[in-house]
Amino acid sequence: MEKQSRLLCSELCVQRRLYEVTLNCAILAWKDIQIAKKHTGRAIYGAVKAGSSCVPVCEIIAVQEKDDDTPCKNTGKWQKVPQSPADPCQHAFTVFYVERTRQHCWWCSNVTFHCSDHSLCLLWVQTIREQLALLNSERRVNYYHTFANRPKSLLVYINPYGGKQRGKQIYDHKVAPIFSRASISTDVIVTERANHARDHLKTEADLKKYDGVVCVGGDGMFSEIMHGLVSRTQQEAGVDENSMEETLMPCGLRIGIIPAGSTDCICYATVGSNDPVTSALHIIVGDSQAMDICSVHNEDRFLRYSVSLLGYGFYGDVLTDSERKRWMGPARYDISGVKTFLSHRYYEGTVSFLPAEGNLGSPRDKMQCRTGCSVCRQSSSDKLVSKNEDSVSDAECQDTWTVIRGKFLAINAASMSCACPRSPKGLSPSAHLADGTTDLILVRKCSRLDFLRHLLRHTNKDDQFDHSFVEVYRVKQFRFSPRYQECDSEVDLRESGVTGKRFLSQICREHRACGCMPSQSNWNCDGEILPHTAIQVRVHCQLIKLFARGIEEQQVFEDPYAHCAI
Ligand SMILES: CCCCCCCCCCCCC/C=C/[C@@H](O)[C@H](COP(=O)(O)O)NC(=O)CCCCCCCCCCCCCCC
Ligand SMILES: Nc1ncnc2c1ncn2[C@@H]1O[C@H](COP(=O)(O)OP(=O)(O)O)[C@@H](O)[C@H]1O
Ligand SMILES: [Ca+2]
Repeated sequence: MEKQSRLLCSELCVQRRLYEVTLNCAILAWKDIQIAKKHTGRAIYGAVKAGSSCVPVCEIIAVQEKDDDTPCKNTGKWQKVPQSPADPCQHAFTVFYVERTRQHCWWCSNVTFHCSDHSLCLLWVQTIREQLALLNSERRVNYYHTFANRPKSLLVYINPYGGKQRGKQIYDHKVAPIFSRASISTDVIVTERANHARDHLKTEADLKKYDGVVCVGGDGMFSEIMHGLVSRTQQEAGVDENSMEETLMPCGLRIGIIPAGSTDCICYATVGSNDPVTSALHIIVGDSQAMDICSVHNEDRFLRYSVSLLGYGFYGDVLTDSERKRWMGPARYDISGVKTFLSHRYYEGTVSFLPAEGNLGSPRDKMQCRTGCSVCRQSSSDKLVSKNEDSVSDAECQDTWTVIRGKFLAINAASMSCACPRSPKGLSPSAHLADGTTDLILVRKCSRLDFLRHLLRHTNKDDQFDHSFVEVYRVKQFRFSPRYQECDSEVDLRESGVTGKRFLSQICREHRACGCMPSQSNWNCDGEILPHTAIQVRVHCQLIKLFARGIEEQQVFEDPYAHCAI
């Protein structure tokens, strides 16, 4: 990093030891003067190597002047502040900043600087605050060579029933205190019913008041927020969601996810962890991560959007079975997973798709999507070019659809890796968050043992696509139609909300006479059951943005500022 000119440099005390503290527009650094005399080592952030530490300005959460009568940091006891003007610790300010802890997790750490001179203390507080304000106003490229725009006002929706029903507690105890430390104002809505947040966002919320929307809950809650925002944006732009050909309008507001659900795959795959504090800090520092969205249609009818998994067969059946076990919390997926695995159902149908072309890679390459991903950046500039030229891509003009018929245990479309605690590398480890494609994974009928081998590979380093019965394609659009067309009564049952047990028992009754298995599964669309099995899917590149930066490369969290010299 090029050397920046110093804004401030003072000798200040940290825990009664004298430090040389320096600030430039990119970095705040503090160096133990006595230790520094012995070592000539570089300043390294995080681990206090040779008594030196530093933090990039873009990862400072807040700076606060410390009141005189606060507890002493060393002992925790209340102390009378010495009145002697010679006391070098009489005045103090505290800097709160991001610290990386275990894998991809962030923590709000702090350091208190003491000095004898009140005006010097004020100068430091003011200068750091000015630098934080400049991060937004100048659209300054930050330490990571990306723009960060910190939100000042957020609309927060909490699902009190998601996951282990701890959403409200997690928000109140872990998130609200750091939002308030960072002077972010919030309007908080605790939802009272399913789709409360979606409907509020779609029709009522005064979105001009906010710099972002935060959802506290799982993937289902995120899906509600995303549907509310995307539909509202299309309504305001006069875009007809029922038409598959329409180019959808990107959303202006970013979405933050505080994980408090059962799978939390969208948070895990965009941040690298499902830790609420980490997510809150990504929101505060104003990170931005674009994300693709799939639109799902049945004929000329819009059904839903999907950002993570669209799964027919295995994951559809797991979800259908798990819905009636909601009371079990996150464990319902494991129980239903084992049950579905043992039932070993396969489904017949036709999958057609439009392959992604150009430099978009393949699901089997080892190019994982990480912070600042070059594949996603390229897609973003391609999108700009095609928008200016007002053209449809070549592949879409020429009808180059591939058609595959068969018997499948699972048909999965992963628009992102779908990494989650159950499978840290995810359903498609090389899928990209914002490349305008989805990875279509076809698992053909095979033995139980082979399917188990395939499933197990989601949890270890082996390649889950390296089986003769698994095919995987990177696609821009796909369609599915089941071999046995769904009859109207089945769809009516699903649409009237008769899902899960009643729906399955209806099918089972119909099939009992012939002794065969149900001919159709359901689509699992980000954890919601779709009312149709024949669907058409199109990926919309970078339609929304999250308060996230993608998963950081290994070396960033091991030694984030190895070159952090000032
Ligand atoms: C043998 C172990 C195999 C483990 C295989 C794990 C693969 C996990 C891939 C998960 C992809 C998740 C994609 C995200 C989906 C979510 O949108 C969605 C909604 O989330 P929410 O409730 O937080 O709102 N979640 C889901 O649909 C849940 C999918 C969970 C699937 C778990 C499957 C467990 C399978 C266990 C099989 C065990 C076989 C054992 C045989 C003796
Ligand atoms: N107040 C509420 N009461 C009941 N259901 C709700 C409420 N708020 C949201 N939901 C719904 O709960 C479902 C599950 O929410 P989610 O937060 O994803 O938890 P989980 O990860 O456990 O599935 C979502 O489909 C969402 O629409
Ligand atoms: Ca994608």
